[in-house]
Amino acid sequence: MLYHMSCALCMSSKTLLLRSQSAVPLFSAGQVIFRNNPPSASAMSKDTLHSKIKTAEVVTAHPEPQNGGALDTRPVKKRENYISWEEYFMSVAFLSAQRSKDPSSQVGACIVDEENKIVGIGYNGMPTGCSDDELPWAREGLYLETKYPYVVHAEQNAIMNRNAASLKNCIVYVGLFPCNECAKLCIQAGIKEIVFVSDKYKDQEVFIASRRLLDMAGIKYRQFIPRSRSIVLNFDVIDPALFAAQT
Ligand SMILES: Nc1ccn([C@H]2C[C@H](O)[C@@H](COP(=O)(O)O)O2)c(=O)n1
Repeated sequence: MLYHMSCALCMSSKTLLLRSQSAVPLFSAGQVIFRNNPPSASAMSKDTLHSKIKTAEVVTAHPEPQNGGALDTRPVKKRENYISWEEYFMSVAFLSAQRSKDPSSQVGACIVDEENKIVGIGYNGMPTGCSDDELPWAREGLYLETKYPYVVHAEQNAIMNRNAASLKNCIVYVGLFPCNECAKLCIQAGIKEIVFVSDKYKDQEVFIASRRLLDMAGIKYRQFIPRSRSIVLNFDVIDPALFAAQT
């Protein structure tokens, strides 16, 4: 069984499906599948990001011998459908976001240094030692009864969780465009670029302020355009026999 969540990760006991929009479940034993599903007309009009994604499909499985089992003397080539660095880092951010308790927006961030090494990961959540059962998760109402004054943003957690002495010239991969407070921290940390998936709050003042600060500080920001809507993590791929009894 697969759980489908918009802009989230679908998970069954064997499969994690990272996707930016619900789509047809895509997994089978022994296969790793990256796949794009053409957006429906209504989805396209609603979502400019998805309309930019090319319709493409990359499906590579362990190939069955095509020669009746005779010894295959062709040179073994390297695997070709591996994910790109950017897909990898953004997927780590999205996977991290799945730890978030925020009922409306689960945001993850992944900070990467100049050698493509991950130096910090975080997601939005309440501060350590502050109960996320007692603090509010509401979006609306009296300010002090909403989550906003309490929640630590994904970027803030990723910066605090860093395992490097400096974040100078690092890139942040994040699900949502940073707010002004996160922009300030990124600037002070020496981060050089922000790669985001959604800018859904771009007209709100804190995000306008954020762009103003980032522009002044010369920090680049750009939207991540995935080549596929979903990335499947199939726990079967490492050893199909592991789950054979369950299927
Ligand atoms: N760049 C961002 C933007 C927002 N967040 C967090 C803050 C909240 O927990 C949530 C947004 O909630 P919403 O207003 O959509 O209900 O996302 C973040 O971590 N990083």
